[in-house]
Amino acid sequence: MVFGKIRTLLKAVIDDYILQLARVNFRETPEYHALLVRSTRSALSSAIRWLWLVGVTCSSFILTQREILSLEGMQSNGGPLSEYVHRATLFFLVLLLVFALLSRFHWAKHIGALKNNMLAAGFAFLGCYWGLVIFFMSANQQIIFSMSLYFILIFSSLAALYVSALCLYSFVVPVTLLPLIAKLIYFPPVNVINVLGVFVALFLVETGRRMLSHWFIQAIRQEYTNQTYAAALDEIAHSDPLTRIANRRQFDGRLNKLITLAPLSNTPPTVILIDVDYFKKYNDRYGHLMGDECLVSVTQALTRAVRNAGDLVARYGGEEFVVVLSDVTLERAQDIAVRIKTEINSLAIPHAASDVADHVTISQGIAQWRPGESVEKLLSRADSALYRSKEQGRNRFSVAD
Ligand SMILES: Nc1nc2c(ncn2[C@@H]2O[C@H](COP(=O)(O)OP(=O)(O)OP(=O)(O)O)[C@@H](O)[C@H]2O)c(=O)[nH]1
Repeated sequence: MVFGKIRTLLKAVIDDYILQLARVNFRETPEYHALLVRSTRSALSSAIRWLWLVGVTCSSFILTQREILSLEGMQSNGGPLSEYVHRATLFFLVLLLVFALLSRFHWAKHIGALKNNMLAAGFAFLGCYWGLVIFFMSANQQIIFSMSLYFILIFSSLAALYVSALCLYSFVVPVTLLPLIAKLIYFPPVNVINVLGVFVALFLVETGRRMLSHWFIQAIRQEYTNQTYAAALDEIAHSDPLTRIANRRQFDGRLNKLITLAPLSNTPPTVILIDVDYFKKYNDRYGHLMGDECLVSVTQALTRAVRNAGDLVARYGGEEFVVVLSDVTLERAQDIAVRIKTEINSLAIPHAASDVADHVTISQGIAQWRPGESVEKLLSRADSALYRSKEQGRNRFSVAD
């Protein structure tokens, strides 16, 4: 009854106080889970480095305390058991140092990438080793050392492994139970204070793990939210709100990049400037909303006609579009211009006010970059070619001189 109430009270403290922030309205998507898994892996890799340091420090401490005691002329509570601990610790320390020297910590990354149950098995093995060391030390009456070592180990493992309850308890359980069981078998009875101390430690480990993993999850959620916002802002900054294709900014960026890389490529970048014929008349005749719909349909036709992943269709402004072709000859660019014209004509969007046809048509100007040419010059040549198409009767393309 009393225990039940205490349990309920403790649960309320943990759930409502420590975990209250977890109750935020958050939608867990597959991308969020992927980020969580990646972050957990990277946290475990860092944890392994930290546990390596704990292992080296504790082993050095065990070895030095014996030396200091003998230097001061005091006897450590020796005997064969102490000798076993000394040798095992020396062996363990050498192993840790060799590991680090051989691979300069790259092993931590590889170990961190192992499956969770493999990692847990490794930590269980480590837990058994330290459990035995603690048992041998306490059997040698080094009670203070063994208890200190026990607390250092479980709280270090908490700080390192809180991201994975499985890994944490694979270490904490053997490190806790092994000395108690061994003591019960070889030197009964077990001291009640020891058992109580272990319970206190385990209680703190579990509450600490919940609190830390809560903050870890919160940090990952925050990171995911930031990434989502950043991607949304990037989308807004680089795309046209009406047609959803690249805007002028993205086009400028892509063209500049292609021109910078042009000396490394066999074929320089080519631009096709596209203008919807008599679009002012279209708007006047059918209204601005229909004009918007027309632009969206033209965009879809353009993206159907331009198929290479490296190419870009962008809204240049108003009823003007631009296509950047990254790796094509001038002849191939003209084939693509024919394809664009065919796609637009096959839309057959009625345009009763046009002087060219009974449907919406486009005019195009093609220009291929020349070594040393600026972006402005390239676009001005494409614009002149487009102007020529307009002059020669529209619904056609011209190639810049
Ligand atoms: N509906 C709509 N109209 C737009 C948009 N952006 C620009 N326009 C219109 O497009 C028209 C462009 O007109 P002009 O530059 O005279 O060109 P044009 O009528 O196509 O004539 P030519 O290019 O010589 O064939 C203007 O009436 C603009 O208002 C838009 O986002 N939506």
